[in-house]
Amino acid sequence: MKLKERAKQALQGKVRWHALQMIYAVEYKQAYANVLVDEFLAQSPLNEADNRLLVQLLYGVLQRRYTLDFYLQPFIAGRKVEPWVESLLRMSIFQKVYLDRIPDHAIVAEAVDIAKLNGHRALGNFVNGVLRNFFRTPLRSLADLTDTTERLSIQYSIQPWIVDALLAQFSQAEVERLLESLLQTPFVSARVKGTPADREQVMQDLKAEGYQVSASELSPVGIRVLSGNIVESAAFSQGQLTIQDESSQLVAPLGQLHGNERVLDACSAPGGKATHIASLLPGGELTALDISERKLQKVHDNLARMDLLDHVQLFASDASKFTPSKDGSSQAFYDRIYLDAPCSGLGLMRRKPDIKYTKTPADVTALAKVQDRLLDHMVTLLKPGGYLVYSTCTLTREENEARVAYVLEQYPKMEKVEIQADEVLKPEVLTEAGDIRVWPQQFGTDGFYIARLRKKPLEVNN
Ligand SMILES: C[S@@+](CC[C@H](N)C(=O)[O-])C[C@H]1O[C@@H](n2cnc3c(N)ncnc32)[C@H](O)[C@@H]1O
Repeated sequence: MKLKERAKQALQGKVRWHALQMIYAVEYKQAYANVLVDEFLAQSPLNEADNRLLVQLLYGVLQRRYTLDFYLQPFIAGRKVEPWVESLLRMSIFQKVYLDRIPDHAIVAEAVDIAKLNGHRALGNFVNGVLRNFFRTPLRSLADLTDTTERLSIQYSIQPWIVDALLAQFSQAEVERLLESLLQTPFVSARVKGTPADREQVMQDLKAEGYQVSASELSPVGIRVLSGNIVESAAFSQGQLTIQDESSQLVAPLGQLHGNERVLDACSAPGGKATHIASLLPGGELTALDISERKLQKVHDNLARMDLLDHVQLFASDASKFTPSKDGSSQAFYDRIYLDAPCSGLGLMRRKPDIKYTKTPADVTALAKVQDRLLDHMVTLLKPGGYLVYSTCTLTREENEARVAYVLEQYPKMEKVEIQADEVLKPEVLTEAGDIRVWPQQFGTDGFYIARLRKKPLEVNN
């Protein structure tokens, strides 16, 4: 999108202009919505109400891309439309279809203004024509789509293969509940360093600072942020809390840490779980790896901010080849290993809507191979009697239960240690197999999978 200087000046205070630039960047330039929002809100020229509208427009349009295109298509068929103008039209009809209280004439006037200022007069006329035509025509009906997968794909804006992968695991009604929940505006969650009692104190301090927060139902140290940019709070800068999804906060305590173990966090960036694990290890040591040096810096920064660096070692390394010993040999070394594996991220589709349109079945197959190579190596690094906690933020069986089945089949010395009901606040997250599956529609969090395995103690093998 070419940003014209006069457009930049004239549109500086306009929420829709800022929203459009972000929508376009995510739709056509591989930008990440959550990153753009965080950067924008940190120095927003808009007031609080417009900031909220901006987030609503950004996520609403990105989350409903297929539906908006289905509605828009008859009005632009056969016309060559520039990508940024497509984003502008999607954003405009989103306001008409999904937001009340915005009058048609205001939607048209703002869109035409942007089209003229960032394009030219004729483009303004084109946008004006398309929108006026759209507004006086009844909305196209989704009921005409008779194929279930196709209808769900367009109604909930998600690739058909993901719909099918979910239909293979759930009833259609449950799949629709899940997909509907992905259309909500995501919220931010944070984890307090310390105990549930510390959480109470931090929540009181945040409320005194003007933040609206509530206690997580899922995590005893989790906080849900209802309004305000928590990163600017005193508690955040003092290292009393960190941003982390509530379901991801379940992982660290499942390693049954007593506080003095030698622990490996094999894929640790940006450090949500590493900071949690380190806070549970006052007398132990944590080795945190990530293949990306740049991302590992974030782990370092998060540990430093939370004053947790002293018993942590960081290495930029491919975890599937990492050797802790000086002679380079792989040996059983760790009491606990956390493998929060690289995955297709389908549990994050609410927060990162681009995942709904870009991930492919081939990605899942390729990632499952990577996960196996990482698991193979983790088995060699784990001490007899030690625990391996495997987790992902995705929803496919292939990257979750099937990987655990692979380990159990391949390595008879590994066994499953089922997660018990008294280890979680909400027993409905437990599966029959003793794993955790948090689905995005259950608590409005990210979707998550966690399984716990153990290398059998030596005496069992004798
Ligand atoms: C799901 S994220 C980890 C999130 C992290 N555990 C947290 O709680 O913040 C997966 C991470 O694995 C890293 N990664 C991918 N392949 C890897 C490999 N072979 N060895 C080590 N890290 C790897 C990625 O760079 C990414 O940061």
